[in-house]
Amino acid sequence: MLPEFKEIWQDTLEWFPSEEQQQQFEQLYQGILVGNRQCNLTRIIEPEAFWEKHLWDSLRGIIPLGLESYTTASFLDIGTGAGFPGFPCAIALPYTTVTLLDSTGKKIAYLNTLISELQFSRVKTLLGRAETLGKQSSQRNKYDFALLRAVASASVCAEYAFPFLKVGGTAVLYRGRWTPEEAESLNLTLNQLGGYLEKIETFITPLTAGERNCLYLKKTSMR
Ligand SMILES: C[S@@+](CC[C@H](N)C(=O)[O-])C[C@H]1O[C@@H](n2cnc3c(N)ncnc32)[C@H](O)[C@@H]1O
Repeated sequence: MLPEFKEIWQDTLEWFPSEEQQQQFEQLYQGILVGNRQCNLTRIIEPEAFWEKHLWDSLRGIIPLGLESYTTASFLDIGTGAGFPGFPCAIALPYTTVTLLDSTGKKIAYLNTLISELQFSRVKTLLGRAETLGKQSSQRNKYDFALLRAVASASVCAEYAFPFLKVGGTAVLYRGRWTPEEAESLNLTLNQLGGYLEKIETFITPLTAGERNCLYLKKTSMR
């Protein structure tokens, strides 16, 4: 699946997966195809769409974090669905720990199967609703980064993410179009939560030219 996209990976991500990582992406893809026959994991299963919307998009969102490949940071993917953006991040950053959180039991059950098949001991799962799990003391102030794609409005995503983050941690919100109205509501929420919008990265997806906006929210205090 990957070789024909080599130039795009290099031009747009300034990164290219090793042989081992390419194999892991391929195993992830095959595993998701199998999982889709058992439960409704994702509608994005055509190879090109999978590559662009699941792999490329997941990775494009973490590039502005400026992480070194050997980072040991902890990631929480809230509302992970079929494992995105968390799974590709775990493959690209091989020393991180990544927790995939979702409220749907069937999805988490299949992700557990996939994790053991791919022997990804650094990837864990959490079953439950973000707003409930975020109140548990074992989960609070724990993660360096939270990733949220296609889960809820930006303000609600911030409310979900902040309890889990360490002070100084960052929530990455993967969004499509971004409007001034959303920005206003998000800023009000961030004032209450103890954080701020550090930056917005706008980019165009390489195959279908879709607009993406990734928001980087910094947690500055424990509330
Ligand atoms: C549209 S899917 C997006 C999946 C994935 N992030 C992606 O972009 O492909 C939304 C997922 O979020 C989960 N979800 C929605 N609200 C949630 C909540 N409050 N807590 C945990 N998971 C939630 C749903 O079960 C679903 O799997």
